[in-house]
Amino acid sequence: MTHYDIALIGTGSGNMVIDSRFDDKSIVIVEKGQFGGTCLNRGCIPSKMLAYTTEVADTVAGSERFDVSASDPDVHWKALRERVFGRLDENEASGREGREKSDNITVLAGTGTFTGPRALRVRVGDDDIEITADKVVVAVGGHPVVPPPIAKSGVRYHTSDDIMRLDEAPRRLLVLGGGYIAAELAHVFAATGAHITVVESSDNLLGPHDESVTEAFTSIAQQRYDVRLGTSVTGAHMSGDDIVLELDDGSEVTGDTLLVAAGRKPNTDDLGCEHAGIDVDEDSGRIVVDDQQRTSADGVYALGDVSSPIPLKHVANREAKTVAHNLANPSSPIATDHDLVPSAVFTEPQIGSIGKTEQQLRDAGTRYTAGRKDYSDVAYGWAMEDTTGFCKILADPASGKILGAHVFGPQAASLVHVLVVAMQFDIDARRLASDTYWAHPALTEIIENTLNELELD
Ligand SMILES: Cc1cc2nc3c(=O)[nH]c(=O)nc-3n(C[C@H](O)[C@H](O)[C@H](O)COP(=O)(O)OP(=O)(O)OC[C@H]3O[C@@H](n4cnc5c(N)ncnc54)[C@H](O)[C@@H]3O)c2cc1C
Ligand SMILES: NC(=O)c1ccc[n+]([C@@H]2O[C@H](COP(=O)([O-])OP(=O)(O)OC[C@H]3O[C@@H](n4cnc5c(N)ncnc54)[C@H](O)[C@@H]3O)[C@@H](O)[C@H]2O)c1
Repeated sequence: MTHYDIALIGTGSGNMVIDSRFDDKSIVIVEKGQFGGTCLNRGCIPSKMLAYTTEVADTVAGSERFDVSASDPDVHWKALRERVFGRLDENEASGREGREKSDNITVLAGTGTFTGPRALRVRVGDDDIEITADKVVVAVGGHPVVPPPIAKSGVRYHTSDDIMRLDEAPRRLLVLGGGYIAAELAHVFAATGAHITVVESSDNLLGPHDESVTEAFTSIAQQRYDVRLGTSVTGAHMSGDDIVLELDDGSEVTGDTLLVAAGRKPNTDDLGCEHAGIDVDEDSGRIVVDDQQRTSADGVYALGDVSSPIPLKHVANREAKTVAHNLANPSSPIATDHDLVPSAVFTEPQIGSIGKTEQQLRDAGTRYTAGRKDYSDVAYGWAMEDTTGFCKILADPASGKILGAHVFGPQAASLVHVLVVAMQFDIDARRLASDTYWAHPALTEIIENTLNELELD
């Protein structure tokens, strides 16, 4: 049994906790998989590197609109995959090596399971290593959910964990689920030439977004893909080398590759939280934390997808900062603020959102005014020949306080940050519109014009 000052379980966002403030502490880092976790190895970063390449291909394919002749783009999947993962695998290795070389850090490449309060067993190869620590940081993330009809069927399937590393790009891709991962990876594989079929159990794609966004996105996806909405999978079987999904309306869809993108679950099932006094919410499977990231067990913190209601990387990073501060400064702890978290979907078009949706305001009976302008209403939108993009802003008519904003179109993930900053620093719609110099004719004019559409008292 070895005792440490700090034990960190999981090296995604958890790895950010350990910095020079802890150089005088003995630290053990436990990681069962790739160093750097989901975002670096199989999540945000590879998917966005692939999505950007897709954008390049889409731009070339659409060049005729701009009176530019270009030949049909061909995305070279293997070269693309090597470029993306060549860079990321190097990053993973150097991240691990950097920690292994630290004098005060021990890295255990194995699976950690709680055996008691702040006590863990780590399975490294065939060995069990018992450790204890004064403080424990649990940052073990989550994993893809595989619905029982697929799990039980025995058909070949992929998740976001492995589909981006395939040797060959699919020709006919079945996507189960119509959320973030489905939207982004369908877009990537459509650019490599795959025929896409999406099966989503609800009536819209990207369900929790503002209704204007889900409607617009669903309608565009229906023009590009075979989209089956309001449909559940009841079973699946192989037909030769093809995968067949059986749907509850009696129909079937067939493809050579199946991507299961039906949501993610926190990694708490086999963590042994019950031995350590760490409360887990029964419904969500998340470790319960307070706003200082403390669990119910003394000296144990949790962060990121294993405990957060908002499973996004920038949220996990913020929570990691809270944990680091609170470990280093126990007498002046800080709290994580989850009030204004932006989100972005990197599809074509992009989506950037912050704050309330119109349906949330309506359901809550909140008085609001909604402004909307299309990209085609502003000069830069003309330059882009954009026909589908828009910006929608929701505000309190009395105070002008911005309540929500939803941008759908080129650069939406970046554009929305003007509104993120305004909301964070409580700059109301009137001041934002009139006191700001808006560079002409930058795309940001879409935001200025949308603010001017609001009907304020
Ligand atoms: C395809 C995809 C695309 C995404 N794109 C975006 C995006 O564009 N923007 C965004 O904000 N978010 C995105 N996300 C979400 C984002 O990746 C996660 O919110 C974030 O990575 C969570 O970080 P984490 O540190 O909580 O967990 P992780 O990064 O998953 O780290 C957990 C680590 O713990 C290790 N581990 C698990 N159990 C144990 C154990 N018992 N013992 C030892 N080690 C263990 C795992 O191997 C892993 O390395 C995406 C997710 C996916 C899947
Ligand atoms: N750009 C980003 O920020 C980004 C990108 C990818 C992933 N992520 C994160 O990863 C999380 C997981 O992504 P995801 O796409 O797996 O989940 P999701 O929650 O975004 O979407 C899952 C979808 O699958 C549908 N579904 C569930 N079970 C189904 C079934 N049996 N049949 C048909 N449809 C079914 C749900 O209705 C939902 O629309 C996201 O919630 C997000 O937090 C973020």
